Amino acid sequence: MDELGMWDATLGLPEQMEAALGTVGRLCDLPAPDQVEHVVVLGMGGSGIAGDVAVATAAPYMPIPVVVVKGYELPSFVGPRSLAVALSFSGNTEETLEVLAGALDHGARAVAISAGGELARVAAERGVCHVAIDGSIPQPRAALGALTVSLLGVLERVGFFPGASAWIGHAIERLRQRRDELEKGTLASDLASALVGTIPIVLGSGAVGQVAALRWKNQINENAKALAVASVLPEAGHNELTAFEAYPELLASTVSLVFLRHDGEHPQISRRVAFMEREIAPRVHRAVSVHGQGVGELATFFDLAFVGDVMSLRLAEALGTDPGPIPMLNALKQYLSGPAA
Ligand SMILES: O=P(O)(O)OC[C@H]1O[C@@H](O)[C@@H](O)[C@@H](O)[C@@H]1O
Repeated sequence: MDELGMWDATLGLPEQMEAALGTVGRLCDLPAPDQVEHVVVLGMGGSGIAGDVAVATAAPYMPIPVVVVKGYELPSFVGPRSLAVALSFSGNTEETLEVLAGALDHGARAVAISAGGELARVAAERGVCHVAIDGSIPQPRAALGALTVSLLGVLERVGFFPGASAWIGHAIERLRQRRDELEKGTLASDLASALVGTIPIVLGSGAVGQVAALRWKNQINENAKALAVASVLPEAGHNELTAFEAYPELLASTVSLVFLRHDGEHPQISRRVAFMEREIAPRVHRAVSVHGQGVGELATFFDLAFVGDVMSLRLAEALGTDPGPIPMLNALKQYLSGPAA
């Protein structure tokens, strides 16, 4: 399959989600809801964040908890009454493969979501349901729409998140509107111009803002190869708020703040933002705010994330970096596959 470029893949998010929604209905055997006590999502980086999206947007409406595992450690409660969903775009991420093997050894039911790789092979070998992701997407982080839709589709199919397809439909609709705005206006490049040369601290409002802030951070890291920090309100009002006393010159020259806000924001979070805008925004180089909209948490998350995705491509342009390749991350994988020191 031909590889899409990062710009095309990023801007094609609504169509990517629509296509994934079309395929997720054709799934193999899934457990009955009364066989499952919790969902454990296994994944790293641009794939694992789909688990965080599910926690912020689906879990609040689900009758059982969703836990995301990003690493090698399998929680001890994982057993025959767990549904493990392993997400890896490449299918070759060692942490994901290792915890999935552990979950299966402990008797968990499982679903594997990938564009192929070792995960697809293991799924076939161990009789695990496999959901295929479009392998023409150029990078795992550009596949967030397909990965999230597949995960939410699994939750809907098992019966834990009825209505997922409708929420996904609202997200697609909102993303199309946002794409028009982004293509006609200058929001993404204005934001990139405000942030270039700084270390952005991205503060999200509540659970939806938290995962959007994480996505912004990761996209700035991987697309622009630049440092960023993700944080969340209200929690930051109990610690970080007080951290703007030291290094005043450094703050004024190199730190920026991004507030990721939305219609569903708790009124006390709005007041916290107002306080922070008054007290700490004047101490940093620049402070900007993005307002997410959409019907429901999923649409709101994707709206905020989409602005960050396109902004991070603009930031890569401003920094003269190719947004696709991630040589340092590949070098780490190569180092890890070599002999242990
Ligand atoms: O998403 P998978 O393919 O499991 O890879 C896990 C992660 O690996 C990293 O090195 C990057 O490539 C991320 O973008 C990616 O998400």
